[in-house]
Amino acid sequence: MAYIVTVSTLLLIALLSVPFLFGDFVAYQIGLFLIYGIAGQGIGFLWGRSGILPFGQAAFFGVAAYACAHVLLHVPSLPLAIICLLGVIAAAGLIAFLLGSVVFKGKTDSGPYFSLITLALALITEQVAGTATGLTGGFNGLSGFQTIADLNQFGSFYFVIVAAVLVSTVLLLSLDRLPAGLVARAIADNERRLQLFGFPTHLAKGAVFGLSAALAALAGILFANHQGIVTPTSSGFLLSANFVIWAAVGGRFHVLGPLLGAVGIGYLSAELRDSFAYWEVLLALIFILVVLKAPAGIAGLVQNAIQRFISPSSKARPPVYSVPAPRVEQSSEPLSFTDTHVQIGPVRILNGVNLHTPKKGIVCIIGPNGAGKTSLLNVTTGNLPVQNGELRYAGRKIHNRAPHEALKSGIARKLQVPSVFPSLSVADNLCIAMLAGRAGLVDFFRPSALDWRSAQLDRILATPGLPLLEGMARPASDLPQGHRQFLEFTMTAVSEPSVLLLDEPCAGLSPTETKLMTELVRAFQDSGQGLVLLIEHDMSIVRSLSSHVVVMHQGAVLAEGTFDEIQSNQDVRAVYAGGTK
Ligand SMILES: Nc1ncnc2c1ncn2[C@@H]1O[C@H](COP(=O)(O)OP(=O)(O)OP(=O)(O)O)[C@@H](O)[C@H]1O
Repeated sequence: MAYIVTVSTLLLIALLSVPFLFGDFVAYQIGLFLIYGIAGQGIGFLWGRSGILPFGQAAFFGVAAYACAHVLLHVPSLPLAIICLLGVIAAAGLIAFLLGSVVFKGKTDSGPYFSLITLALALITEQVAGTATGLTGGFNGLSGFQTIADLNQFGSFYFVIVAAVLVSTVLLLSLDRLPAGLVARAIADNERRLQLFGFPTHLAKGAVFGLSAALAALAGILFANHQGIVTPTSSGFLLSANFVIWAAVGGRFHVLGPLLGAVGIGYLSAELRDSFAYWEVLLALIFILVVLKAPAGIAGLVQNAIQRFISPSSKARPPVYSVPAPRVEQSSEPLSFTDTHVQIGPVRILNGVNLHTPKKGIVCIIGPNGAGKTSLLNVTTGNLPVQNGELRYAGRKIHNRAPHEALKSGIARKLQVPSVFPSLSVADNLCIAMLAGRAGLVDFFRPSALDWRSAQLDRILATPGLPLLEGMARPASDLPQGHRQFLEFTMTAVSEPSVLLLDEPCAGLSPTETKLMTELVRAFQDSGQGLVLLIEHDMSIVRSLSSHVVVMHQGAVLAEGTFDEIQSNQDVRAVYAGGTK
């Protein structure tokens, strides 16, 4: 909170002093770049937090500017005009949210498609703006309207712009410090992991896109007032590309970065345009230099320099134990695969799996490489589509659902290669896990949800030898492979599922760490929670943990039974030879 107040106060003082120090004309010029900066802040948030690069933000900017021109031309009542303009901002946010949710649905790798779709959006909008003369004034633009409340474009309107900059800055700085901001950052880090924690990431990405479009619309409305004319270029590709460049050069990872970029580059361009013929080349060179040498932009450089002198305060806040119970189905039913077939192109992955697991206990799935073990878990969590047959759990068909629905039905999963959020701290990784299955919509906007702790999380963290507590502030990318295994196990277990899927949790662990992991798995099962399905190649681990063993071969179940039964099974002996650590 103190950080937000300090940054906003400094920003406010700096912006308010401009007209007094440099006069009204400079304030008018800076005002335009601040307007662009607001649109850039939206792009910075979308691109810098969630890793989604939009190339058509000017479409929202331009359409909102035209809409504002019409409101100012046709709605004489000030309160009604303000309501209409707020409606324009809300509509832009809603349309972008819906568009984003549809584009991102079912895809975790849709970034490039999204960039191209938004690019097309800007091209179409510019084309329509140029041709729909009745509505837009065509290439001559739409003009002849007064600034809202008849404010002076060269005077008092500057303070409206400053107020808008302050609102967007405080909004984004606050979001950065809320669970919603944490989830936005986690999307860029590891969207698949987030889905397995029950987050419908297409909606989260749609929401961030909606926010950035709403900011672009706010900027467009200010632009129409500031310029007194709206032309097709205000909704086109060139302006969209400039927004991206300003966000990149200023720094997309900090809320103030795009403002710095827009004001700095915008002002530089205005100064150089008439005196230096190659000013565009110079700007392009600055852009290339920043992309190559300072990907976090000017704000990133400033932030690093400041952190050299003032280290960020890491005052630990007290944990909040009054957390909601996980909204995951508690059931003690078996998982039932009936003649389940999975095929991708010509590759038959699962070839008629028939498996009815016990209701409780630790079931180890073994089999040679490529037998279909991981694919069985992929089907269970909706990461692979089933063509024939079915998978039922708790009386319901659960195959072919979206991965984010698995946790709700009580199924949590640890992936084969330890999958955490590398750029987030260990503490933030655990925070995401505590939100998983527990947080309702409102909780994402409550700072206290960042401090949620459950008794089970405390119990796991207190396990002697668990190497997580001492490095809570470190980014998870700094953790060695073994520590990541423990982190991902802890994150998966704290959502308190009734089915825990563990894909080779002991891979890459030392013998001591392997012992610790098997203790954790056993403790999880002993704490009364249903079924653990564990893939393992090491027979000593299988012997020590399993109450039931399933052997897979060529995409089907070859045999199942107790460890001793499996060990003496001739079919198993023929295809499978296990090793020990
Ligand atoms: N999405 C996919 N597209 C094409 N082939 C796939 C896909 N997923 C799995 N396969 C293939 O299906 C077979 C089974 O893979 P799977 O990962 O389930 O095996 P596994 O038993 O877990 O092996 P390992 O022990 O090596 O992890 C392999 O031949 C694999 O290449």
